[in-house]
Amino acid sequence: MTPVDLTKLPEYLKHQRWFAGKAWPIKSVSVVDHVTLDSGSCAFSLAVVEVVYELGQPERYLLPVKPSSEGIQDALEEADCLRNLFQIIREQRTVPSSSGQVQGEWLSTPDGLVALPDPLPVRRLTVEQSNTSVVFGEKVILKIIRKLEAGVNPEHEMGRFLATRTSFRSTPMLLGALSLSGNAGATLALVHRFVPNATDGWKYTLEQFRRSGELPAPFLEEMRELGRRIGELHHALASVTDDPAFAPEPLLQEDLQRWSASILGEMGKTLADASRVHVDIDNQRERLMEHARRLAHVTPSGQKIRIHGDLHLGQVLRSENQWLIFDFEGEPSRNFTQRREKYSPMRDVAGMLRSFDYAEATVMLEGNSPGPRLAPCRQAFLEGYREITRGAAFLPADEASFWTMLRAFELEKLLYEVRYELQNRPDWVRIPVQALLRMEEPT
Ligand SMILES: Nc1ncnc2c1ncn2[C@@H]1O[C@H](COP(=O)(O)OP(=O)(O)O)[C@@H](O)[C@H]1O
Ligand SMILES: O=P(O)(O)O[C@H]1O[C@H](CO)[C@@H](O[C@H]2O[C@H](CO)[C@@H](O)[C@H](O)[C@H]2O)[C@H](O)[C@H]1O
Repeated sequence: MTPVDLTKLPEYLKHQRWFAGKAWPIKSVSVVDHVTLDSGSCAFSLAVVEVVYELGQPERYLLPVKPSSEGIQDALEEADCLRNLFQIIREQRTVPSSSGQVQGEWLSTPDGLVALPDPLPVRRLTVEQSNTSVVFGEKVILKIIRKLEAGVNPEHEMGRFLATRTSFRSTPMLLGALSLSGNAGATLALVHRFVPNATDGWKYTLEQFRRSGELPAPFLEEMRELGRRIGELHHALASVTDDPAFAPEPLLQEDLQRWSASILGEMGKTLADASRVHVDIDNQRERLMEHARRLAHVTPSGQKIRIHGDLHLGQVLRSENQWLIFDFEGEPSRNFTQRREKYSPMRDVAGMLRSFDYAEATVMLEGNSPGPRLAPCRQAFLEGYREITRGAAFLPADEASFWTMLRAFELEKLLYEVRYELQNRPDWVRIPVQALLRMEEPT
């Protein structure tokens, strides 16, 4: 027996914020696995449903649902159901599902000893997000993943590695997780320490950029700090380990050639799309291609390591005068296997530098006065990063390679941004396009 009325599902899904397929006609929906969780004062089903579209790839979603006379009711709207789900994780319970099992995991780390009030207060997060997050007792945050991907979830794996194998603490620590094994295997939920009174780095930087043309010295020191934290993150991710998913690997010429070819490949279609809105971009094509080509000819030095993969100002939190780095799920447009690939950490550095340009462009679009903001911000961040990573085995050994790689990864990120903006925020496509037009001649 299925736990949910399948005939009502297509309509239900189309009204959910987290459902990515709103624009596509649905061919069929089926339940591929389900489990009933009936401990505590709320009984509900966790169902994994597969949505097959008329065109394109099928997708899987996690539906925590309660039987209701009115059709489908989201169990996450009830505090008792949320507490029930959290208890399964905290108590590391195993519950058989129709084709596998659901497993709660709680890490045995000092952070895992967190004391929680009883009864446990529950608060749903109201921010725009692709999943559903809930705060318990203002101490921990549970993220229930809505769109499920096959394979190892990078946020789960990275969080566990950082918490149990490294001393890196500038992140809300992973405390636990809920996983499903069997033919619908996936990470279903993650629990982290909740950071109270946090502002994300994007809002924090915009506020500062709006306030003044010239950035005050204390803010630039904070940007230097941010660079140091990212450098420390890379040191942690480059830790010597026998775990093949994390062990650093030497950077090879073939890696550089592959990355260069991939950027060149992306450039063709992306610039063609961009030139429909900005004709000038065509004149820049040769110069941009040269930046990508040069990457292939860098003399290989340094390492490939696991990286954050989608680093920007929205992925850092500012709380109690500290920077914390979070959201290790990687770039949403890539599948889990691609996101788990080892790369040069220069890719993360490039991501953050691009974010400063977005902040500058945003305040200029709002009509604020120009100021020397972007260059000092970039410089301060890079100073902090380079200070903490001086001589690190994971970075290129010479200055020329450092800059060639940085420019090539900035270019790669710019192309990603053009595609992202064309798809999601067409008004903003001018931000990466203007930056492409400004990109200097390769030296
Ligand atoms: N550990 C945390 N402490 C405080 N706030 C957090 C924490 N983790 C996430 N948030 C807030 O919740 C928002 C959504 O989190 P995120 O993990 O990015 O969800 P999603 O993957 O669904 O977008 C973030 O933008 C941030 O403001
Ligand atoms: O939703 P995620 O946080 O995983 O990231 C996606 O959305 C981001 C947009 O919010 C996007 O970032 C781009 O816009 C930012 C400003 O809103 C800017 O700071 C980033 O530099 C820029 O790339 C991110 O790329 C995307 O994966």
